[in-house]
Amino acid sequence: MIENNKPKIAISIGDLNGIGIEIAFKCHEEISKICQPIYCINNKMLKRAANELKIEIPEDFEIFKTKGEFDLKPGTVSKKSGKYSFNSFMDAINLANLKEVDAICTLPINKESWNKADIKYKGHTEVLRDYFGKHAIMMLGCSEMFVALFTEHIPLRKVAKKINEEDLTQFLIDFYNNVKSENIGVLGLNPHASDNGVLGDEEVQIFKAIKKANKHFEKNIFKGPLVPDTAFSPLSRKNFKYFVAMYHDQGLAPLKALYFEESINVSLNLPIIRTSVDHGTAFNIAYKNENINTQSYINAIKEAINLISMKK
Ligand SMILES: NC(=O)c1ccc[n+]([C@@H]2O[C@H](COP(=O)([O-])OP(=O)(O)OC[C@H]3O[C@@H](n4cnc5c(N)ncnc54)[C@H](O)[C@@H]3O)[C@@H](O)[C@H]2O)c1
Ligand SMILES: N[C@H](C(=O)O)[C@H](O)COP(=O)(O)O
Repeated sequence: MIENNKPKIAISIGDLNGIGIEIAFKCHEEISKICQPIYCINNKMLKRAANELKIEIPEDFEIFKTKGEFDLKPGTVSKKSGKYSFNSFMDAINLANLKEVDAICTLPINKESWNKADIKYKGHTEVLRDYFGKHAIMMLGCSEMFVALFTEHIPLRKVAKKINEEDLTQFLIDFYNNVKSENIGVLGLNPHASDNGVLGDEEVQIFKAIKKANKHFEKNIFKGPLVPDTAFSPLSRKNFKYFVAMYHDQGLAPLKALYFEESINVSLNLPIIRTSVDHGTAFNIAYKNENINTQSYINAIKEAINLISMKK
């Protein structure tokens, strides 16, 4: 028998009322050339999704049977679908933790559906942080630029309170240790990075954290606080490939405006490898035979394989 040496990747199936399963079917043949995907979904749910999509299940579609069953309601927020997507993700994490797979790649979940299912987490990164007891870092991007988020899924009104020298210093140290870029732009929080205290004072904390982190490495790695409105200008992007944003939309709005199709999400600072698509469940186009972009998923799989090879 020929030994299959391709890396094994557990795919959490995401919210089955969304576009994830269609992406999984569409890309199966392509990704199977470079890895051995193991989809966390059981036969019954797989058949229901395939029937709804009028797609044949590929013969070599290997599954890990995530328990549960419910009626699909394409494009709908649902407690049952939220719970199933969470269970699929937990199965994928457990497979990685047991070293049954080399990495995991996640299809999108719906946060409202998780909330309906009483899941206390807002997203995958938070679950991973809790599961492994590590300061997981959420970074999204593509070969042109990457953005790491210092705060993630919290209301905007709470962001300013979260910015403090100690936590940001640790974040910067962890970030460097993972990406090893010698040049990282750190954004301010306020308009014009506060214009030296005229428009707020969080930049004092950011400045101190940058100084401390640079001192820690005895190198001038972190630059800033950068003025947020020009941090992503073409000229600034020539200077920096890696950015640290203070909050979700500060970093992800420019990234997705520029590179939504090709970008991916990578969880850093964890004992396992996890990559993801950068988009959500797109309920508005699910199961409608629309032109769904699969590049983010393909890139997420490729980056997982790249990270696996770097780990070896
Ligand atoms: N990786 C994840 O798990 C992840 C990532 C982002 C958002 N979400 C969640 O997904 C849900 C929906 O989020 P949203 O509506 O803000 O963003 P979304 O990314 O689902 O959709 C935004 C827009 O982009 C389009 N779109 C998204 N992916 C596409 C693709 N592959 N091809 C073509 N068009 C695509 C959608 O049709 C929609 O018009 C929310 O609950 C959100 O929190 C999950
Ligand atoms: N913040 C991410 C985005 O906007 O694409 C997304 O919500 C996914 O986050 P998790 O990987 O933590 O689920």
